[in-house]
Order: sequence, then C-alpha cells, then structure tokens
Amino acid sequence: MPTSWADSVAAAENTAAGSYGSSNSLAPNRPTYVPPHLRNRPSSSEAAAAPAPAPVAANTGVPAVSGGNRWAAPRNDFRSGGYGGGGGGGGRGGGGWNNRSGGWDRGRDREVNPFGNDDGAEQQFVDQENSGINFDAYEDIPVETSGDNVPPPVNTFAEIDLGEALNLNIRRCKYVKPTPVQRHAIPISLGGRDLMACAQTGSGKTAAFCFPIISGIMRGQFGQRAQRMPRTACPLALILSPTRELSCQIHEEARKFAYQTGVKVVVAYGGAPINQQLRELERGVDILVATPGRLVDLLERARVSLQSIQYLALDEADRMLDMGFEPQIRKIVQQMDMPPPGVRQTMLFSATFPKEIQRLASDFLANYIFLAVGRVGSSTDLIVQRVEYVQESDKRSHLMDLLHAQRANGAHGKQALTLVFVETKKGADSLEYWLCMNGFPATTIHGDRSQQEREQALRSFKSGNTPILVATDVAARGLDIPHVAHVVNFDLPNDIDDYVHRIGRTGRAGKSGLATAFFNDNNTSMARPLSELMQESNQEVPAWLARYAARVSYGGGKNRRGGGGGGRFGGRDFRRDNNFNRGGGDYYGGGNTNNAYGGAPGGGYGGGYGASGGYGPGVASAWD
Ligand SMILES: Nc1ncnc2c1ncn2[C@@H]1O[C@H](COP(=O)(O)OP(=O)(O)OP(=O)(O)O)[C@@H](O)[C@H]1O
Repeated sequence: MPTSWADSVAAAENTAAGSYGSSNSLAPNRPTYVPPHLRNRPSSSEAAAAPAPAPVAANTGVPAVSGGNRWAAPRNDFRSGGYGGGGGGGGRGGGGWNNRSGGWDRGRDREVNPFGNDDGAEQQFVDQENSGINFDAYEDIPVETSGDNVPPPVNTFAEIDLGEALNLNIRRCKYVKPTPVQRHAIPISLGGRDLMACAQTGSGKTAAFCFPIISGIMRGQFGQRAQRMPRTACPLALILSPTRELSCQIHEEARKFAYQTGVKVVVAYGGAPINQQLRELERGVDILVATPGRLVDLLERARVSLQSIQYLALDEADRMLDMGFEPQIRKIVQQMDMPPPGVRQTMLFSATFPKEIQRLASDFLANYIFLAVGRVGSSTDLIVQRVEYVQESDKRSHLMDLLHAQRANGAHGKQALTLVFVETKKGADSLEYWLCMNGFPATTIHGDRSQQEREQALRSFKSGNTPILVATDVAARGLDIPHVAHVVNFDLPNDIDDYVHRIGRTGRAGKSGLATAFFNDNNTSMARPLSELMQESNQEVPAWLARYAARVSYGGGKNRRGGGGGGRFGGRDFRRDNNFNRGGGDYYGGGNTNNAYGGAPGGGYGGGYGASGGYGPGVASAWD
C-alpha cells in the first residue's frame, strides 16, 4: 500500500517504467524518472500529506496598557548594591515588583508597537487562541526532570506571577495556555534555578526563556548597574544564538513580550552595520540578543560590558557549545567580566542535547535542573517523515516531481512553502537557478550571501513570493516560519541532530508538516540513526532503509545513539549516567518523570518536589 503521495507516484512509475538500474542490491527497485505531466496523479487521500499553507494571520491591534501600573516610575531605578546577594540566584524569585516605566520613551526614544496597528480592542485577542495551535498534540507529552528540589509545573499562565504588563503581552500574542516546556521551565527559572532544557522543535522554547528574564528584570532587584565608561552598555540579560536570522527572530519575539514593560531589548549580529547597533546600545539595553562573533567585537571595543549580567540564555545551546562556537562562547562567558555561575542565572535550551555537550555545558551552570520534554529519543510525531531512495543524478528531477505534485494538490494551484536543504552554498545557488529556470520561483539563503540578501530571501519566502527556499544549514535551527508545509532534505546532513532541527522547520506549534529526505549510497552512515528516529516517532520505515540500517555498522561518532550519543530531544540527563552518580550525587539530586509511557511504579510528583531533597541519586521517579 502506498504510504504517501510520493509513494503513490512511485507505484505508478513502477508500472509505467523500468527500474532505476542501481547496481546496489539494497537500493529499492525504482523506475527511471518520468516527467510529471506523463504520470497519473497520486491518490487524493495521500496527496493531502503535503498541507497547503494557511492564510497568514494578521497581528491584532494593540491597545495601550491602561491604568496606572506598577511600573510607572522612570527607568534605571535599580537599587544600588551588588547582585542582590544570596548567590545562586538567591532572592530572585521572591519580592514585590519594582516600579518601572511601561514603555521606555526616554528622551528621543519612543517604543514602537511590535504588534502592528493599535486599532483592535483588547477583547479581540483576549478571547482568541493563537490560531492553528493544536494543544491536544501536547497533552500526553512525557516530561522528565532531574536535579534538586524541582519547582512544580504550572497549568496556566495565570498561576504564575509574571507581572501585569507581560501577561497582557502574552494575551496579545494569543497564547492561551503554556506549552509543556513553558509549563515546566518557567517556574524553574522564576525560582532562580539554572536550567538545561531539551524540548522539541517548535514547542515554544523562546517564550520559555524570555518570560522569566523579562519578568525578573521587571521586578528589578539587581542593584545599580555599574558603568565603567559612559559609552559602555551594561545589559542585565544576554541571549546568545548561533545565526543572525535566529537572533533577529528572538529579538522580534522578545520585543513583543517586553512591550510596555519598561524592559528594553536590543539585537547585535554580524553582517549588519555596527554603527547602528552601537547607537541602539547607547540608548540603553536590558536584554541583549546577540550572535557570538558580533558580541566579541563589541566586547573588545569595550562598547558592551557583561558585568551586570543576571541572566544568560543560550538558544540552540548544543550548537553553541560544539566545536565551531565553543571557544567564542568560553571567551564571552568565562573570560570577560560576566558574573560566574551561581551569581548569574543560566538557561540552556535546545531540541537536541548530546551527552558530550551536556558535559561541556555543565561548566556554565550551578546546581541546575535538567528538563526533557518529549518522548525519550524521539522526533515530533506531528511531522510525517518520508525517505526516498534517489541517485545523485536524479535528485533534481525528483524534486521537480515533488514540487509539481505539491502544486497540483495545493490550494488554488499555489505552491506550498517548501524549504529545500542542500549541503553546499554553491549547490544552493545552482539549484535555485535551475528551479527558477524551470518555472519554480525560488530563492536561497546561505553564508556566501550578504546579510541584506539573506534577510530579503527570508522575507520573500515568508510572504510566498518565492515559495521555495533553498538553504544550507544556516536555516536549519530555530527559524519559526509560519506555514512551511514541506521540508526536503535534498542532501541529507551527516548528523542526525541536524536532520531533527531541519525537519523541525515544519510541524511547529502543534501543526502538522511533511519532511522528505533523498537517500542514496552517499548517506549510508545515516541509515541507522534515521531509521531509529523514524521508528521512535511512529513513522513507517521503508524496508530498503531498514536493510541499509541492518547492514551498516556505525562505530561511534556523532550519530551513535543511546549511551554516548545521548539520543534526540527528550534525551537523558548525563548526570544520571553511572559515572556521574558515584560519590553521593554531587551532580544529580533526583529525577521526576511525568509520562504516559510506562516505567517504575510508585512515587509520583509529590515526593520529588519537597524541600527535603526529592529522589536519591540515580533513582528514577515514577511515571505518572
Ligand atoms: N503558549 C503558546 N501558545 C501558542 N503559541 C505559542 C505558545 N508558545 C509559543 N508559541 C508559538 O509557537 C511557535 C514556535 O515557538 P518557538 O519558535 O519558540 O519554538 P522552539 O521550541 O524555539 O523551536 P526550535 O527548536 O525550532 O527553535 C511560535 O510561532 C510561537 O509564537
């Protein structure tokens, strides 16, 4: 039985044409390429697998925050003194609200409304859910926490005292209830605890680290910000991310969450004129969102000092700590003037967290809580994953085939937004050119394009003007592009974690999505991790891929799963490994698992949360 429209096409091809002629006996017996106009259409039920883009929802208008609020005092009213004492985040969680101005119209600066027009009544967004979010998809999601005295999760935003202005912005965003990672991570961070959090792509991690930071700054308990030099900016929070586009996106999101809270968010990233960013910084910054390279530049010019940092968040933390970025991150976090772990609060977030990276990351954390949201070692079930055996020389025509079928099945013959990942920058350019020549409006994003071109490409893709975006891994992580219907791995990555992030550009925020990968003999090292990942996320693994997976031995390396590799998101806290549990549990103070997938009976949440220390080292809690 065909399992996708592409399989249906393949089935039709099988009857219409000969075999691929591959000499490899493992390769599936596939016909030669037949142009789409010569083929039968796939069956209609399966054709629906490539969802059409929904209309883009416009932002609602935003009324001004009304009434005298608690943040009516002028900004920069930090109490004098050090870090608020207590170390280890002590004193962060409690206390009242400091007076901060709602909106930061100091001097020349007026806060621009990030929600767009101000013409809507509040009721308009209060009653509305964020369109298209399928919360049911998250209801049964397993959650695992480990560490000392894990604060209990919340079920609603109302249960958390985030502050009136931030709550209003949450409603403006139409977030009705917190996603699972938010339910757990926000109370942990508000409790002043360091956190390593692992949750699926598209599950709302950005808000999970932004809300506690904004709320904490609104409380304003951090004392006077010492300024060594008049032109040196001293942010209270630093959010680092690996790509310029992701930093921009986090900045946009954080500006919405911080609107009229008095908390100012500034972004700094490479490839854009530094002078403009310097001017922004001079006007004041509470939260700095940055890429590591540009930040190092600003630090070396002494235009930014990290001495007042209270919150450090690393988004895509495993990427930030892998070989490419680690030296820069160590320089920023350990060799400049940032307060040490235990004084600042540190939050690490990603959808993937290999154990070796967890080990590295623990240098940056103090007595942290590990949080895993999602079934252990799984990809999100919301993404339908297909793998097709395609020889290198057939990839273009095969892609064309997919795009034709997708267009034919799309609403009003429109092309659904399709993100095509390739390995090289040259490959991206040449595929883009070829697609355009063949009547498929495409654009490209990769490291050889100017920042202006990259941003323009992203805009053009998002708007649907060029519904096909050919990208290198620069677009693999974090980008939240609404209505991406299909991710095509034209060239498979060499690392299964990269695959997880790439396909995560679709199927976001509870929506469904489709991911197709082209596999051939150049990708044999991916056969096993790919088939395991597909199995774990309830996908059908083609028999030929299972054969490859069974034959190919893979002796370690990044794709090794289980033990050293650490699995996909939902991976386990590396402190639970035997090595780290010996000697009385310095690292690991307990584990709580809240999950529908079996496990040891007994226990439960109650015992794990008490101040008396939770579960003993290495003892897994009950699964609810
Ligand atoms: N509580 C919520 N209710 C409704 N929508 C939400 C909520 N939280 C986040 N979202 C939306 O979900 C989408 C995905 O969120 P986000 O980009 O933070 O995911 P992520 O977990 O960081 O993904 P990735 O791993 O790919 O970086 C965004 O469009 C965001 O606005």
